[in-house]
Amino acid sequence: MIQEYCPNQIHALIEKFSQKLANFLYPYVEVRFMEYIGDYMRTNNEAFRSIENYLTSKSTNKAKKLRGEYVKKCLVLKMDESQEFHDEFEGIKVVWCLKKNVPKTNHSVSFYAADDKRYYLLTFHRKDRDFVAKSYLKHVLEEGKNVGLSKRQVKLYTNCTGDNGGKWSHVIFEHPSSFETIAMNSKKKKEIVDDLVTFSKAKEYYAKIGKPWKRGYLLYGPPGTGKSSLVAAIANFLKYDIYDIELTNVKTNAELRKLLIGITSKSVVVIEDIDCSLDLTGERKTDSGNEKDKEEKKDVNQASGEAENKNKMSQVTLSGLLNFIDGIWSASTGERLIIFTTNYVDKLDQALIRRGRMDMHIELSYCGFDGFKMLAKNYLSIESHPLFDKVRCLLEETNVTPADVAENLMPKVANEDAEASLERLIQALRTSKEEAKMKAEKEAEMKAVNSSEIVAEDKEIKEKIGNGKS
Ligand SMILES: Nc1ncnc2c1ncn2[C@@H]1O[C@H](COP(=O)(O)OP(=O)(O)OP(=O)(O)O)[C@@H](O)[C@H]1O
Ligand SMILES: [Mg+2]
Repeated sequence: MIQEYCPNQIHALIEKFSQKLANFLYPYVEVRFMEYIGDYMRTNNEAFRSIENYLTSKSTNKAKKLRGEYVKKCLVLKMDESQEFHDEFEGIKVVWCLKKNVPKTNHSVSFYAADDKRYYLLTFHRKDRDFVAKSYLKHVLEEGKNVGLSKRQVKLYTNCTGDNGGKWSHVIFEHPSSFETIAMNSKKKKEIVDDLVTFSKAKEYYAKIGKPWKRGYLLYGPPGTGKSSLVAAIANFLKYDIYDIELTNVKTNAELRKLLIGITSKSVVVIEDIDCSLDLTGERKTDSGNEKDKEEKKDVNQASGEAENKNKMSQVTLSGLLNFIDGIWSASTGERLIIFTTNYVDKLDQALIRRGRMDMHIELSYCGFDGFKMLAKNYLSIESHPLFDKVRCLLEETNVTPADVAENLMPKVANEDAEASLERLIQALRTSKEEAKMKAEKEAEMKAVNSSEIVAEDKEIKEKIGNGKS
């Protein structure tokens, strides 16, 4: 009505006056921190999590309505909905409240849980606006982040299938692997730990050199050498969440990008057995028509026939994956490790694993004496034993995986002593050595037969040529 009947100047005056009146009657400013950001590609709002941590640490003694949750097997009391919490910082008073947007229609079915529209509402006097924006919120976010780090529970995410493709589901990650339990060359282990520590503290450095804050690791080696265990140890060490992508369940490059947007910072993105996941070299090989390579690829994939069937449903291409690793979208989340594991490093496209994309190539190999000592310490609680020398000699003469060594060291009956386990291991190493010797002899024999056949054929051809001449 005002707009219709009043001239513009009067309209502006009325608006100014009503604003002043509202400010006079309600001199407070309200700020909302939503739990998720965005409608289509919804992502976790890290500010919400930090505020939640901050308030949880502060409000349990004061708030009257609390909510109990298990975190790391401990009961944690959190502020419940509609419960107000009055905070004071350097003489400034503010009020926090956890609220929820109730959907207008009851029948709308959402994929997200019922509390997907939650938000924290911060209310403070407008005279404190500058102080709250510049100092108080900085203090809350920093403290909340620190609390979060100290009680952080590592989560294991995997990509959903079917209609929920492009979304993640998760469980609490409770793998006990750590750098203390991983058997590998101690020098190599130290190198990895140093690299991880340097990476996790290098935010400013990455910003300075203009690179997204991420790092790629390629873990390769025979089955049972500890690739998956190392991934778990890395996640536990850094307290980063694991995002384990099953590429064969991702239908398109767009779906892969959607998954990428859903990954939070402080995460380890893992693609296990990358060589079996998809025919990622397909595009290039079709161009060159390299049939031999295709055959070899087939051999590798035979081990996972099921995966091959799924591949047909997946249209993720090598370029889609390369974009996932370091395209423009990949910079949208914070610190992140990307880890590929494979048994067949030679089969991978060089573009996928070149330095800069996979910065560190880590070979996990057969068990050496160093690795054995670590396993003996973990499995048998011993650091030396008269039988160690025998084990050392045998390990130098034969190739066995840490998984095989670990299996032999595991007690088979209750109260079995260390000596019995070591004897069993020695026996297994001898058998493996014998088998390797027999295999080598057989191969040599086959080679000799083949070469004698070739010599006989050569001789026959020469004789024929000689007869022809005469
Ligand atoms: N280096 C290692 N240190 C300690 N334990 C190991 C190591 N390697 C293997 N193991 C033991 O063997 C089991 C299998 O190891 P893991 O799954 O990590 O091997 P992998 O290299 O991922 O094998 P694959 O290539 O078949 O996936 C683990 O549960 C662990 O107990
Ligand atoms: Mg594995």
